Amino acid sequence: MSGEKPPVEICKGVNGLEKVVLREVRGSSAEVYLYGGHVTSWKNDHGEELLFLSTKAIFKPPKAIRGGIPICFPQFGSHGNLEQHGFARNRLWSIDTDPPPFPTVSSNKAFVDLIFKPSEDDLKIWPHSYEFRLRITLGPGGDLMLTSRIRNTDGKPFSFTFAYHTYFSVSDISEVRVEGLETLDYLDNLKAKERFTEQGDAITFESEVDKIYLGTPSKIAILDHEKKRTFWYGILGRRRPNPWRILEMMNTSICCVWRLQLLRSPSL
Ligand SMILES: O=P(O)(O)OC[C@H]1O[C@@H](O)[C@H](O)[C@@H](O)[C@@H]1O
Repeated sequence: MSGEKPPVEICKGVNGLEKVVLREVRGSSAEVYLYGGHVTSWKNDHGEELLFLSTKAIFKPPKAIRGGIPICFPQFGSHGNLEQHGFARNRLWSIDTDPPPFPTVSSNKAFVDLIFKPSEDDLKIWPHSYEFRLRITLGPGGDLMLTSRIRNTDGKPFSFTFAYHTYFSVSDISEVRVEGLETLDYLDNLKAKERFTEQGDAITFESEVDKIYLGTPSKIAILDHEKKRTFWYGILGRRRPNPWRILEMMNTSICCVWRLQLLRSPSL
């Protein structure tokens, strides 16, 4: 249809930084900055923003963008010698014009392939050769899917930690419940990473919470009572990276796919 916006558009965002806008026919959209390979916006078909982005977010390299979905690589948190959450979130990624084929054929049009390769300076602080490919897809139902494919390029194995550090937009935090983490062990960042066990109830928030759950399930639900909205946050496929588990790479590539799905819950 003439006048219809394209499913993928490359344009300038804040401070002239390049961004890719993905649009689905029913009206949902997502925005991805090449700086950090960072998703900064994900809107449903009513145009409502689903991700939190700080009003203080500085879109200025070398600072990482605060909010959205930062990519933490090759280190999650402070679990290593690198800067907090690694350096991939404050490097300029490129559009990957020749991604290797995906095992599953998808008819989605609203996707973009990005690639990050270490520079000479990056190799000095983390001496491993690799390519990090990231596909970001906006599905027909407005769900957002991130697929990361990391491959060593010199045949030498290395270890890394990784996370999609997703910031969901919620109404009042006291109205939010997280299901799927009950009974798990966690490290409490507010108590010098001491290990505790959840006592079996859905997670609710009365004060600051900063925990790393161990052995997490492949799917959790974030229920926002006030907005009558549920996010399903989960991983597809066989591999289940856990932020805490060190993934070993041997002459091969590792792939993980996370899906963020929004469900309206009339029963709430
Ligand atoms: O401030 P940063 O580096 O973006 O990290 C954000 C948060 O990342 C989390 O993983 C940490 O547990 C928090 O302590 C931290 O505040």
